[in-house]
Amino acid sequence: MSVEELRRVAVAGSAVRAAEAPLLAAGRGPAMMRDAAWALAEHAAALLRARGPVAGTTVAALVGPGNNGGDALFALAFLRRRGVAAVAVPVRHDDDGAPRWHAEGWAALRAAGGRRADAVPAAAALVIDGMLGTGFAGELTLPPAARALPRDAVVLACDVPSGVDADTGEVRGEALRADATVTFGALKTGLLVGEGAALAGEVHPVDIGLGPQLPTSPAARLRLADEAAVRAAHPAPAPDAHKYTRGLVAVAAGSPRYPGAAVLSCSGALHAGAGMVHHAGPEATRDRVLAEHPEALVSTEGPAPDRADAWVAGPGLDTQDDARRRWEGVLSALAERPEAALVADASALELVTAAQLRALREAGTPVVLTPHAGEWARLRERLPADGADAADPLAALRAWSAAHGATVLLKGPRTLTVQPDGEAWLVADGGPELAMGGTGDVLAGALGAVLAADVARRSRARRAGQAPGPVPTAALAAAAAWLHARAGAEQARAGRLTTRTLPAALGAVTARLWRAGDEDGRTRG
Ligand SMILES: NC(=O)C1=CN([C@@H]2O[C@H](COP(=O)(O)OP(=O)(O)OC[C@H]3O[C@@H](n4cnc5c(N)ncnc54)[C@H](O)[C@@H]3O)[C@@H](O)[C@H]2O)[C@@H](O)CC1
Ligand SMILES: [K+]
Repeated sequence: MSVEELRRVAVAGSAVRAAEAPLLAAGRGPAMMRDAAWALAEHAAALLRARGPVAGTTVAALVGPGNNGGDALFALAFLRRRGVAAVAVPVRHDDDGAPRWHAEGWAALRAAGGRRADAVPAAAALVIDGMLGTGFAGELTLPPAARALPRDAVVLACDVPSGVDADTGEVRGEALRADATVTFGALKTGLLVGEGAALAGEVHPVDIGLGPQLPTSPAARLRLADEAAVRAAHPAPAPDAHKYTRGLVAVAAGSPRYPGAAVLSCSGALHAGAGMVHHAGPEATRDRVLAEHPEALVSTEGPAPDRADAWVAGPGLDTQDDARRRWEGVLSALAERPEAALVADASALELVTAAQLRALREAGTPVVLTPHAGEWARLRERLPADGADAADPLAALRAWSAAHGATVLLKGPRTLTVQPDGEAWLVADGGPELAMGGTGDVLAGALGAVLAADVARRSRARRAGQAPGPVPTAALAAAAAWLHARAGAEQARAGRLTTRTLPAALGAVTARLWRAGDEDGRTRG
């Protein structure tokens, strides 16, 4: 893993341990600990500097029995040399009362003029949590010293907030909340998903030379969506593009009862850059879509099956009414053009069967299901899969996706996308501004646009006798979620709070993404 990748790829804590093992066996342990401790001390100093002069402040560390505590002790020794009063607070003791901690680390701190105490001094401006790191498993009960921290002290976690499972982000007992976490070797999945994400604060990965040892298989990594990845998945249209080469999105959404969903889904698709949108629905929704988007096509059944590059099905369908018939219509159209993609959202998540998913997989149709947490729970109950009830959110998604052959986009403040081979992406840019009715309809439309563009690009490449390189469905889905999240942030900044204006914000974000790509001289789709 390159240093560049260090910021964009996370692996399980246990994978970092496995990567360390050969280096430890080769005697590199003390050097790695020095590098880790140095980086920890540098981050601590930066946090202190943000509040005033570093020299003269007090820094304490809660020190556990293992190498995590060793890192903290060496970091305190480095800080001591910068004129900081450094205080180590052991949290584990032998029967005779002696601290159980990293002996060389304590020796280094003592030699530098640091001291030991039974509690964190009230004067501490910063507390390093060096209790437990990747060697932790099971449940933690916080020691008394960790319960009595000065109210204003900044908490900096060494590698992982103690009590968090670095593989999964789970907290089974107690854990210590951090303002920031400095993590060694690689970003750890447990800092980015589940409770761990909420407890880690800002996460800073530090290279300690594990790169070549870290796993490379997609199923062992969690990729973070960023602008470059999104542009690669959803590039600006080619200079000679026309409406069909940019992708036609067919939208089976909305009903007389929920007409707005049709409008929002079509808006999402158009503003995320679709070449054309065709709304398939009853008269009541067709009129609304046309009133908002004169450029859209509308009909009862949708485009000729060989025309659609992606179908968006489900938002605002009325399950009391003809939802099933419309869903089955979408599946029939896809059967005629299996390379087109499918986004199954909202009602479609209640309708889809295991047999339908199997048929779509066998036909090679890329499928993205878009549950929020509640829909995800119901989906797993209705369509079970071995391992899909795991408390580890990523493991559960991987198990379900592999079993059913569909990509899942799990919506939330942090959105995860996982495809059947285990490749997984995280979109961490979402905020509470998207927690509103209708935003999911816009996302479904945006997904349709991103998938349709990819399908159209591949068809065109094949027609030109080229072999189109694979863009994984999870990466495409993450790109749409990233654009949507950015649009939400843009809305909030502009002081707009209704879903109605979200599509326009999405358009602005997409246009900016493409323009910036042009300025960088990147290739077009
Ligand atoms: N080995 C090395 O050379 C390096 C290690 N690194 C640091 O070392 C850490 C891993 O060190 P260790 O393997 O020593 O493990 P830790 O320091 O994370 O913890 C090990 C200790 O935790 C105890 N423990 C496990 N589960 C517990 C529970 N539920 N409740 C209470 N105690 C529990 C174990 O009995 C063991 O004594 C990393 O997180 C990182 O901070 C870094 O310095 C990089 C280099
Ligand atoms: K820790």
